[in-house]
Amino acid sequence: MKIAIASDHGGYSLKEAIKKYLQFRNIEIIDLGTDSEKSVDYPVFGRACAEAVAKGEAERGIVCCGTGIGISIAANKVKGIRCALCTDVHMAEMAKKHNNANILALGGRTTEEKKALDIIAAWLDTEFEGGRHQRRVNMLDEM
Ligand SMILES: O=C(CO)[C@H](O)[C@H](O)COP(=O)(O)O
Repeated sequence: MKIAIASDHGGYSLKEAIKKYLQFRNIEIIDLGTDSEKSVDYPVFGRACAEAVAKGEAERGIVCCGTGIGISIAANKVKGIRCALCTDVHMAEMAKKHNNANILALGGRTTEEKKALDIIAAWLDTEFEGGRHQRRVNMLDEM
């Protein structure tokens, strides 16, 4: 699996920790920036990650900003993207089971690192249930 990852300055430190975790799991990474804690604009990075996933350059994406809110809004503006901002493991499981979220958003200033990695593990290791949820996902993708 290949995962595209991007953040603004508020999510930079968490992004770097996530990269180490994904490497530990032998997951290929496309790092779309940012590359420091210097202030940048999250829409640029949310869009870059979303476009990489929408074009099939990566199967999934992870985006981080201070809260995860702004960068998830940006990612969800790209057609075909279902980006879920998750703050706990249960939300991450449901984001995959019911919504087949192809991008996960996390808050670098709101979710501590260990919890964020547990959330990522749940999202990676949970299967989409399909069935009625596929019908609803299809409706989302047509919007
Ligand atoms: O969380 C965010 C967007 O949802 C941003 O990371 C946050 O707004 C950046 O704030 P600042 O420019 O004050 O560092």
